[in-house]
Formats: sequence, C-alpha cells, structure tokens
Amino acid sequence: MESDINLGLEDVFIKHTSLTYIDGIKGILRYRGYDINDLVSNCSFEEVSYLMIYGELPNKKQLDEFTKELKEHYKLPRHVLSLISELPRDSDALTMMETAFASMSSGEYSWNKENDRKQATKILGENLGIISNIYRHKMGLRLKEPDPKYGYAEAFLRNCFDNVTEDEINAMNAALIIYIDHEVPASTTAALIAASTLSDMYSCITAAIAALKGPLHGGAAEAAFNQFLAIKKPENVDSWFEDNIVNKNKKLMGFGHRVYKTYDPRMKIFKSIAEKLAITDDEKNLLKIAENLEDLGIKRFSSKGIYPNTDYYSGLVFNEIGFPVYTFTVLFGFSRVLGWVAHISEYVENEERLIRPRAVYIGPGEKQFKKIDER
Ligand SMILES: CC(=O)SCCNC(=O)CCNC(=O)[C@H](O)C(C)(C)COP(=O)(O)OP(=O)(O)OC[C@H]1O[C@@H](n2cnc3c(N)ncnc32)[C@H](O)[C@@H]1OP(=O)(O)O
Ligand SMILES: O=C([O-])CC(=O)C(=O)O
Repeated sequence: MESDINLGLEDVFIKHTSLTYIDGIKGILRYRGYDINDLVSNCSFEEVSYLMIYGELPNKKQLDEFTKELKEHYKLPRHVLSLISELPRDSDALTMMETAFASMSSGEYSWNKENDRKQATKILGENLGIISNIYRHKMGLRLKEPDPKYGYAEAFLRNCFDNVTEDEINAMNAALIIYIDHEVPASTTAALIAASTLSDMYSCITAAIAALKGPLHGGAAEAAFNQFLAIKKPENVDSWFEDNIVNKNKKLMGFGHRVYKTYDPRMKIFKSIAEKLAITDDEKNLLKIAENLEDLGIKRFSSKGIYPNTDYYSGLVFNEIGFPVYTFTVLFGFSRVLGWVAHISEYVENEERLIRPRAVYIGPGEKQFKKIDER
C-alpha cells in the first residue's frame, strides 16, 4: 500500500508552465527563458514583473505604462492600514501579511487573461504598501503610504528607512528578482490548490503565505541566519558544527533542496551581494561565519547532493540592508507574491483541473456503532 503514495509529491508534475525552468543538476534557473543572472544584472523588478505577467520583456513605452499603472496601486485601502496597526506588534510578520491579504479578498473573482493582468498589477502595487507597513508597525513607526515618485525597490526601502544608499536599493532590487518564482514549491502549490477550486486571487495568496512560513521553506533564511548568530565567532564554527549538526544528526538550515542537487544559482548571487554590502565589523564577522560553515556543510553533505540554497545568504543581505531577522520571511513573500499570481493565473487560464489527490486509508475496518450510553 505504501508504494502507492508519493510522499511529499516528489517528482510529481502538477501543471504545465511557461514561467520558470529549473535544471536541478546543472544549477540553472530561468524566468521565461532568461537566465536569472542576466535578469538580476540588467533589469529592474518592474521589468521582470512585466515579463512574468505579459510573457515578454517590455520595451520602454510598455515599461512606462506598466510602471504608471503599478504606482496607482501603491495606495492601500484604508481598512488594510488600520487592520495592520490594530494587530499586536509582536505578531508574526507573516501573520500580518496573511491578515492583510485575507482582508482584501473580493469574495468572487472572474478569472480571465485581461482581469488577471490588471489584478496582478494591482496586487503588486498594494503589496509594497502592505510589507513596508508591516515593517513600520513592528518597529513602532507611524504607518504611511509609499511615495510613487520612486521605482519599486527604492519606494519600498524609502517607506521603511529614512536613509537609503544606491547599493542598498540595488541589493533590494536583486533580492526582489531572485525570489520572484521557483516553479511549484510548497507555497505555490498551496496557492494552486486554492485557485483550482476557482477561489479568488487574494485568498489564494493567503493560502500560499501560510505554506511559506515554515522553516523547511521560506522560514529557512531566518533559521540559517540564527545559526550564524548562535555561532558568534568564526573560530567557533567547527565546534558548533560538530556539536549541533554532526553529533545531534540535525539538518543544517539553508542547505538542501528538493530540486537542486548542486549549488542553487540564486545562492551564488546572494553570496556576492552579501560580500559587497558587508561593511561593519559585525557584518564581516557574520559573513566569515557563514562562509566557514558553508565549507564544512559542503565537505559533509555534498556527496548526498546537499548544497546551500537561496536562503543561506539572503538573510545576510537583508541584515546588511538594515532589516531585522524576523522580517526575512516576509521579505521573501514580498517578492514571491508575483510568482504565486503568475502561476495561479496560468493554471486557471489554461483550464487545468481541480486538484484533489487521494489518501491511502490505514484506519480500522468497519465497526459496530454504539450509542453514547452503551460506550
Ligand atoms: C527557498 C526554499 O524553500 S529552499 C529550502 C529551504 N529549507 C531549508 O534550508 C531547510 C533545511 N533543508 C531541508 O530541510 C531539506 O533539504 C528540504 C526540506 C529543503 C528538502 O527536503 P527533501 O527533499 O524532503 O529531503 P529530505 O528532508 O527527505 O532529506 C533527504 C536526506 O537529506 C538529508 N538532508 C536534507 N537536507 C539536509 C540539511 N539541510 N542538512 C543535513 N541533512 C539534510 C536528510 O536528513 C535526509 O537524509 P537521509 O536520507 O539520510 O535520511
Ligand atoms: O523550490 C522550492 O522547493 C523552494 C525554493 O527554493 C523556493 O521556493 O524558492
């Protein structure tokens, strides 16, 4: 019976897609045919958003029109800001994101290409206000609307911080592009299950956020970074690894992947940004810890195809930009909203089917029913 189950749906194909291609053996990631390295080096988040939503990279005119439409949605409905501000400040950032998206659910939604593109752009604009204000609320700052004078990454950082540098804006733009999509991980699959019932877009995103939260998926960046903090100094790496990973037979967080059996190409980009932005002694110290731990992890696990994934160095980058550790997962979600929306639109527009798998029953056989006073 057990052989009928594909635990974890490993290597089960659940949809067709023209969005994202992964070669897990060679370590290649492409969005709509373009290598992730080319997109990160040359594009704004807005350009790649257009690519994901419309299928092609935009020309100048298309980008200007798209950016204008996007900026019209930076402003959030009033109830969303008051809802965020009513939540306890120590609520989990992902819980705040779930609440905001759930509160915008339209109840009914008519799925078709034209509506989906408009809705995707609207959601991207709103998302900027939601995530920056989650940060503001958690930091005890007054909530405020993003300034449409700026492009996406810059407007986001300026809505979080008083001062931002060019390097930080570029790093945020890169992080936003890197996390956009990754085919059908757990969170996207959760969104697809909701979409396959013809639920509305906001509800599908809420389902995805719930699945992103855990440390085996989006929560891994925080878990990886917490390892670096716990190690404290580069000279402690060897003993920490021996005591906490080898002797306890524990997983090294930020390592391993269901699809990649080599280096995750996104991890290499995050690593080079983390190196570039490491300026203070604390940042350099954390980077050195991460690099030493990476070497030990590779020595021990690479023969099993376990290598560092995208979440291993992303926390260092977010920390260098100025974000606290408890925001790392929500920053991942900030970017991934686009991937979720692109996948669910593609799924419903192509009329793929209700997702309804089966479970192998292993409970008792038929039992004689007894009324409550006979039990
Ligand atoms: C953006 C992202 O979501 S990327 C993933 C982020 N998650 C993490 O970094 C958390 C740590 N990594 C993991 O837990 C896993 O590698 C996952 C969840 C990412 C992938 O899991 P799966 O494909 O289900 O692999 P599974 O957990 O079954 O592991 C297979 C084997 O590799 C080992 N393994 C997997 N990951 C690790 C790791 N990080 N450290 C040490 N060993 C590991 C397992 O112990 C298992 O060993 P065994 O066969 O001897 O029992
Ligand atoms: O593909 C996965 O399973 C997880 C991942 O790397 C992502 O969602 O970015």
